Amino acid sequence: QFPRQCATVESLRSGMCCPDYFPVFGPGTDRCGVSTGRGRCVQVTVDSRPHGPQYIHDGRDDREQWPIRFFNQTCRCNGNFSGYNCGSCRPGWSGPTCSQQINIVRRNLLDLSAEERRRFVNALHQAKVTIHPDIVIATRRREEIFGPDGNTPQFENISIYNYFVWSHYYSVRKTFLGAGQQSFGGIDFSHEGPAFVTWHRYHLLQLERDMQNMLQDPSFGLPYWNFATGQNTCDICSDDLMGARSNFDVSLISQNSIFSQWRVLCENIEDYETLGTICNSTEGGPIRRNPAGNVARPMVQRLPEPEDVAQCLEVGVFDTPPFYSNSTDSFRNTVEGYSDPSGKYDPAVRSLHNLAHLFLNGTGGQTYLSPNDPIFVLLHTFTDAVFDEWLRRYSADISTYPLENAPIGHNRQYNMVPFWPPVTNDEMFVTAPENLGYSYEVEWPGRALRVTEMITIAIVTALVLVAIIFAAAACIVRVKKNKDELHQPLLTDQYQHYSDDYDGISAPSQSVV
Ligand SMILES: O=C1C=c2cc(C(=O)O)[nH]c2=CC1=O
Repeated sequence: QFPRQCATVESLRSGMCCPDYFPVFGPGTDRCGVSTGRGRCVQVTVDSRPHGPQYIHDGRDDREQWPIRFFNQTCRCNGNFSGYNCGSCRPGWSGPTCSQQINIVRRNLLDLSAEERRRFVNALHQAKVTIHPDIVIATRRREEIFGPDGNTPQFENISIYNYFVWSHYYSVRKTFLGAGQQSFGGIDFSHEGPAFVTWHRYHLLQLERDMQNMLQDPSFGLPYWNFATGQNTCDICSDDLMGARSNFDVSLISQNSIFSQWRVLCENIEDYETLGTICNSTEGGPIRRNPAGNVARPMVQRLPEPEDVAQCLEVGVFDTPPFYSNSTDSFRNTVEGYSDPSGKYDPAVRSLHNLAHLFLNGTGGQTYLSPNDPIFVLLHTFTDAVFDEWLRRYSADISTYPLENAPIGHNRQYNMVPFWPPVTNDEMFVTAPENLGYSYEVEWPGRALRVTEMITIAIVTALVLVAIIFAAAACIVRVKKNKDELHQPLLTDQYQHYSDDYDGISAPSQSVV
């Protein structure tokens, strides 16, 4: 959430988070790389447009008008420079002056070779155990951020992968209303609204970037899981990929997989909600996963069909009022999975992204925990691929992305919680290959025909066939007629009459051909 340099009493009291890039003349002399023209320290811009009616406790949550409760000054970087101190490049650019364009290819996990699979699994594990070099997390609400003695900022180090988990938890946590009061759950900065696709896109970009830096491999790309198989098995749950099922406990991962050793972050949700604390970097129990094993909900025992993706991509409007999980004819609500694949809202339905989560039936199916299961990464890259295809097909038409009255955090210009430096939803509403430096190697399923379309095609085909038959019959009649004429005897009636009259002296006046 915040750069380590800003997790200090001075920084928090001043509200300024503009770390140096290369401070040759001492601390504070190169804020945002100003001396080399990389950027400068500016006032944070926040979205102050009204939000929707779902959130009713304005003034009670640190995430309102993010990130103003913590900092009101940040770096604004020039050109292709980016990052908390303008020391890195915008997505899609690399090199010392950020002038080289790059394209990262995100591939189907099942298309990776044995060696590529091994490298990817190892890279995830390395991210799980490597402390994030730049970022620390707040473990208390703003009210208590200076600690019991008022002088000890409550921040912790966290690993690269656990930061990915924590960011998701922080974006969905309930609003604490005070000891003895129920925390308020009608708030979610990353789901059930238009920011669902933009928030998760940035979330993945950040992990991909952190892993590229960790691996020192700028070409590293996150693969995807095409979960739209229509099957009741998990095709990536093998020991060379995300881990097979344990032989000893149906809801655990096989010990042959490194993921059986992973421990889960943010498990103690009841403590956070009753005590008003925040998840910290302490890990708990193992990942639980029991694909297709939810016997109480047969609807989530099978993955989405390929046809569902094709249908979802036919929904041409990005989002519709009330821009929430009950929106109908909304591409966003369809890919998120609260509507049926054709776009019709149905409270009983779970499809696409939601269905894939619920299918996992364990850690990956609970919103505050789900990224702890590494399948989350792959499930969301595929969801992002669908979003990118939608952007391509409909020329990134942002006209139905609301500027105001979306659920809190989901307005078009809201800074996505809890990312730093501030980044708005609309910055992610762009086609990835041209603007964000990555693309998906994917083939989209064609849409099966609807009954009305099949009937229309049958009628047109029948009419065409009838027309062809008529034309052929007419042709045959004409040919036959011509043939009959050709086979007429050379001596016609006329000739015969003539010859009858012929006296053998005078020449015939006409020849008959
Ligand atoms: O992690 C998630 C788990 C989810 C479960 C549902 C649901 O529809 O019940 N939706 C989810 C989204 C998640 O991100």
